[in-house]
Amino acid sequence: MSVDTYSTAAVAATQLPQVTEPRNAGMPLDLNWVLSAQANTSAIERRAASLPARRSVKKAHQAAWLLKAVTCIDLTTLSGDDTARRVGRLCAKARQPVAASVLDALGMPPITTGAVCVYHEMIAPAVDALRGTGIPVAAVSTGFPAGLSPLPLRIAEIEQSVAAGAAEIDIVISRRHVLEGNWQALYDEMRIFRAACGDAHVKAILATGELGSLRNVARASLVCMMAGADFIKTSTGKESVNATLPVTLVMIRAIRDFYDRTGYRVGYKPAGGISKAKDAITYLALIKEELGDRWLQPDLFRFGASSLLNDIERQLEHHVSGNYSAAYRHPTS
Ligand SMILES: O=C[C@H](O)COP(=O)(O)O
Repeated sequence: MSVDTYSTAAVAATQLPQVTEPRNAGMPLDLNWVLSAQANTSAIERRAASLPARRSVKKAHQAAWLLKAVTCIDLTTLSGDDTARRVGRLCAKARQPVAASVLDALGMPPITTGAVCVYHEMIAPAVDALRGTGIPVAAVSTGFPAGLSPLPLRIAEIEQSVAAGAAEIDIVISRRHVLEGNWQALYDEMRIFRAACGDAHVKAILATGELGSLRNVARASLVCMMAGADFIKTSTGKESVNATLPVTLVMIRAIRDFYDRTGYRVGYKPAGGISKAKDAITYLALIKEELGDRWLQPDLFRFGASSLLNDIERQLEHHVSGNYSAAYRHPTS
């Protein structure tokens, strides 16, 4: 892979004119397709292990890739002690994630993050703080993170979050349906959640760290897409293992497979534990190689992350000034 593929100009080429992607309408459950999905764990792990080592985005181009990453962040706070004030500060950060002086030095126009992601009770302050910006509010839902509350409550939670102004709903699937191979139940549940979302886009959180195998990840990805998921997302951030490169390979290859067979582009959101700028670049490179530039737009790719922005800001400041600032100078909220 030549370095030019990862040049600043290559990043600029990903700023395609924004076309409205037809929403994934889903399809009937195709069990033959689901059961034929396999995952060669050792090959996947080899490919994933080779990525960070051989990926060399040269210094001059790093800043452009990092700014691209910022535009794809679902800036997240999912803490029991969240308050309207904290969410207000987070939203201020989403509106201006990178200091104007840094953008000026890089010759870049203002940017925003892809979305702000919160619990239901924090939707109202987030919607208020983001009014007029075009930045969507995403809400985690359906008994996040375990997803074990009664189904009618999970459906009502989605409906209330949509009514409160969430434009994106991050639902958690029932892991037991995957672990028991009950693909029909997973499909039916996902269809119900998709319907409850109405016009809001639905991200299906697979909680891959709890699915037992990469093959299960591949199958669950397909089932959720067949049921109409707009995005598939790795993790809640609360599992003991969250986003990883092997899981990412499996999920984005399922996305590619689904696109090849149906023509629907489904988005991808790795989430949980992604906190370093260099890891963000590795993810973007993997998406570029496996899915192509179209998936490097915020309507098809997001990082679910609470602290990634801090490290990206530090790296950008270093790029511009030659000095690293203290992490405390870049509070997210
Ligand atoms: O969906 C987003 C995750 O909960 C964020 O996880 P993180 O706090 O490890 O970045």
